[in-house]
Amino acid sequence: MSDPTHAPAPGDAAGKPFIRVAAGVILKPDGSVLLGRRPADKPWPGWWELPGGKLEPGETVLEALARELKEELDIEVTDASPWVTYTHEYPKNIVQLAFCQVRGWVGEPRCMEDQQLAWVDPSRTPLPVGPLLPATEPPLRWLRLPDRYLITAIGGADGLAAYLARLEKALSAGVRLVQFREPAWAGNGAEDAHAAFRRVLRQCRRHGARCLVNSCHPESWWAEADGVHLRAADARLRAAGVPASGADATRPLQSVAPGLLGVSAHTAADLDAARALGADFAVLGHVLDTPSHPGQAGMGWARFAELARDAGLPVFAIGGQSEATLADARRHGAHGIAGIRRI
Ligand SMILES: Nc1nc2c([nH]c(=O)n2[C@H]2C[C@H](O)[C@@H](COP(=O)(O)OP(=O)(O)OP(=O)(O)O)O2)c(=O)[nH]1
Repeated sequence: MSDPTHAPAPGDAAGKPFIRVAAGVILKPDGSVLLGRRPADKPWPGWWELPGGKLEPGETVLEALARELKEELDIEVTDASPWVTYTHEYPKNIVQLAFCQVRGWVGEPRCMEDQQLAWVDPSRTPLPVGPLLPATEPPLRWLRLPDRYLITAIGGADGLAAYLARLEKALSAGVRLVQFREPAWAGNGAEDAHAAFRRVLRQCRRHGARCLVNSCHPESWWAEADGVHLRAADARLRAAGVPASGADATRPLQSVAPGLLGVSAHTAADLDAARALGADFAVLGHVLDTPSHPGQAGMGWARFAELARDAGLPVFAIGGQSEATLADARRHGAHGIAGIRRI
C-alpha cells in the first residue's frame, strides 16, 4: 500500500510555491522505462527522475511534455497519454506531477542537457541507478501493476470446473492480476466458496499472478490472498473510520490484509476514499454499458477521464472493457482495464 498523504492538488495551503510539471514515462515494448539523472546545475543535482519539466503559461500537459522531451532528449513524441497526476510536498515547494505514458516517439533519446540516461526494467528492484527523486518512486511502483485485471464470476460450486479451465486460459495468455469476487455464491455456502477461493489462488500463483479477495468475503480470508479489493462502500466507511459489519475497521488494513489494496469507485468521493486509504489502485466505472448492470447507462469516457485525472493513483476502467478498448482506456487516463468476461 502506498503512502496516503499524497493528496492531489492541495493548492498553496502550506504557503509554498505550487509548480506543475509534465513527466514522461517513456516505455519500450519490453516494459523498460527511461530515467534521467538531473544535471549539476539544477535543484536536486545527481538524483534520478523521469524526463520532463515545468509547464509554461498557457501550455497543456501534453504540449509541455512534447516540448520538454524535444529539449531534453531530442525526440518527437507521437503517442502520449495522461496516466496519473500526483502531488508531492517538498520542503520548499509543492509539485504536481502529471505523469504521462509515452509509447511512441521518433528519434533515439540522447542527452541534450548534460544529464545521464538509463533504460531500466521497473520490475527489477532495486533499480540499477542512484537515488530517485521522492516523487518519482510512486510511478515506478505503479508500473509494476499489470494493465489487465480479471474479476471472477463463478456463481457457485457447479460452475467451478468450467471456470478454472477459463482461468487457466486467461493466465496462460498473460493475465497477472485477478480478484476473487463471489457475492452471490450458490451451493454449500461460505465453506464451499472458501474452497473455490483457495483453488483460484493456487492456480494464480502457479502462473506468478496475484489474486486479491473482494471485501464481500470474510475478513478472516483476506490474509491468505495477495491483497484485498474493497467495495466502494467499504472503502468509504474505512476511510471515515466507521466499523463495517463483520469487519474491524479500527484494525489497520495493512495488518488484516498485507499486500495490494484495490478499491472500487464510482464517484470522486470514492476515489478520495481510495487515496485516503493509500490504495495501490482504483477500479472506476462502469464506463461503457455492460451486461452486469442492465439498464444503467455507463459514465462514458469523458467522465471517466475527468475523474481519473484527479484520482492521484492508477485507475482501471471497468464496464464493457476488452482488449479492443485498452487503447481507448489509456487515451482517457486509465492504467488498464478490468472486467469479468472479456479480460
Ligand atoms: N521532470 C521531473 N521532475 C520531477 C520528477 N519528480 C519530481 O519530484 N520532480 C520535480 C523536481 C523539480 O522540482 C520539478 C521539475 O522541475 P525542473 O527544474 O526539472 O523543470 P524544468 O526542466 O522546467 O527546468 P528549469 O526550467 O527550472 O530549468 O519537479 C520527475 O520524475 N521528473
